[in-house]
Amino acid sequence: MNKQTLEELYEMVAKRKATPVKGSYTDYLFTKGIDKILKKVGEETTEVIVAAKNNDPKELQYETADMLYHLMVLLVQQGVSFDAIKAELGSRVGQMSQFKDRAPIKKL
Ligand SMILES: N=c1c2ncn([C@@H]3O[C@H](COP(=O)(O)OP(=O)(O)OP(=O)(O)O)[C@@H](O)[C@H]3O)c2ncn1[C@@H]1O[C@H](COP(=O)(O)O)[C@@H](O)[C@H]1O
Repeated sequence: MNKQTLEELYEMVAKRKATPVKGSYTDYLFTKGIDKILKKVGEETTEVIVAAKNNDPKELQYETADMLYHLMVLLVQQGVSFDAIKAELGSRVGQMSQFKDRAPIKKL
């Protein structure tokens, strides 16, 4: 079975942005621009919620993959690197152990 990490997916999308492949879905999204990408992120996120509410693990798996793909397109379109996301997540490691009294995560 083929498995792909989120980082590999991000890199693939970034490659499509740097070297557009005419007729590809990723190029279609970049060509349409930010409003289309945001609409897709919103739609796919809603579909994740619906799948969870339906208690349908297969549907949830499928819709989560769709949502993550569109999120990677958004990050690339906005110029946010995958490394920046990893750094943000890394900065939070260990911060959550005391939920009640913890300091809020700092915004940028
Ligand atoms: N992971 C994905 C991926 N997940 C979802 N999708 C596309 O996301 C779309 C979601 O389906 P929808 O019905 O919501 O959308 P639609 O009706 O096709 O399109 P809209 O008119 O709504 O924009 C489908 O067209 C899927 O093909 C993806 N398209 C591409 N990838 C990855 O990107 C790679 C390159 O893709 P291309 O850029 O298309 O060559 C692929 O090999 C995959 O690894």
